[in-house]
Amino acid sequence: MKKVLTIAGSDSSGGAGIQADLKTFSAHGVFGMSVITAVTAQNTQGVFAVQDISKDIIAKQIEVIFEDIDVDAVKIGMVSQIDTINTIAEELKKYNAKNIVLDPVMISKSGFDLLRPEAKDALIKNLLPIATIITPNIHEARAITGMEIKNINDMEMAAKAIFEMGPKNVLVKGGHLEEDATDVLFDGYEINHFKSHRINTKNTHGTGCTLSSAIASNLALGYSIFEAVERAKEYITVAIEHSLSIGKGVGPTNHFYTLYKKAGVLNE
Ligand SMILES: Nc1ncnc2c1ncn2[C@@H]1O[C@H](COP(=O)(O)OP(=O)(O)OP(=O)(O)O)[C@@H](O)[C@H]1O
Ligand SMILES: Cc1ncc(CO)c(N)n1
Repeated sequence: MKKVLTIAGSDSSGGAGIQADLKTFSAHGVFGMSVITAVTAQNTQGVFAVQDISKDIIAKQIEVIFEDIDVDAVKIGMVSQIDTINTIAEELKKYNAKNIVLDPVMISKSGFDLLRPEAKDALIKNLLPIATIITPNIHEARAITGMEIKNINDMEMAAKAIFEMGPKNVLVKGGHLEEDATDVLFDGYEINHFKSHRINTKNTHGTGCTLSSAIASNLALGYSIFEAVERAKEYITVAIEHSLSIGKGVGPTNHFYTLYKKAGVLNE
């Protein structure tokens, strides 16, 4: 069985972060492992508090996993602070980790700083260059490049500018634009678009976490970058189409639809 590691924050409400990642891994038939970087007190209405985990225990979690288990892909989500970022970069380099999917989580949908603003430069300097693919949304792409992003053409320009910072592939996600939900991939040679219709729902908690974990799962399974993104886009679209009205706010994506539909035991 392929083995995929998520290095990310915990979302107590189960819709984003580590919890979304592990659900996505299971739905892809890969074995999920986790290194927790921060614990958030969060629900569908927002993030209310964060406690960062110390860099020493983050380093130790990574070490014991890589010393024991062959890791086929790594997804990096919420990394919170400078020490955490530098530790993760050092450890992943030490173990020559492959198929690294970096979701540069910065601000939650409710406006909470999940990445300390002063840590942005460390993320750009130390994590971008080791990423097989980075998956910024429009706001993150703007924060990384300083460019205004209002349309697909701007997304393409931003993808090319981020590519120059070192990742092997860049996927700028269009979930926050108003037209169709189109994501733009640049692999250093060509641009590809992955388009779906915009689904009219408020329940989009954890969409970014789900997409990046699906990409990591597909890379672990041996798909090319193009195929991994294509399949992940199909997965997230179904997961949003059947998203769940749980809680009073922004409900989570649905991982069970694809999983149980495949097994023929769908129970909605
Ligand atoms: N309403 C929607 N309809 C269809 N697809 C969507 C919609 N919203 C987001 N997506 C898709 O979901 C994926 C995640 O994109 P998005 O831009 O929402 O990420 P994100 O902002 O990083 O998510 P998060 O808020 O979880 O961090 C992309 O493939 C995007 O195109
Ligand atoms: C822990 C965590 N990671 C990422 C996100 C972004 O969706 C979130 N809301 N919470």
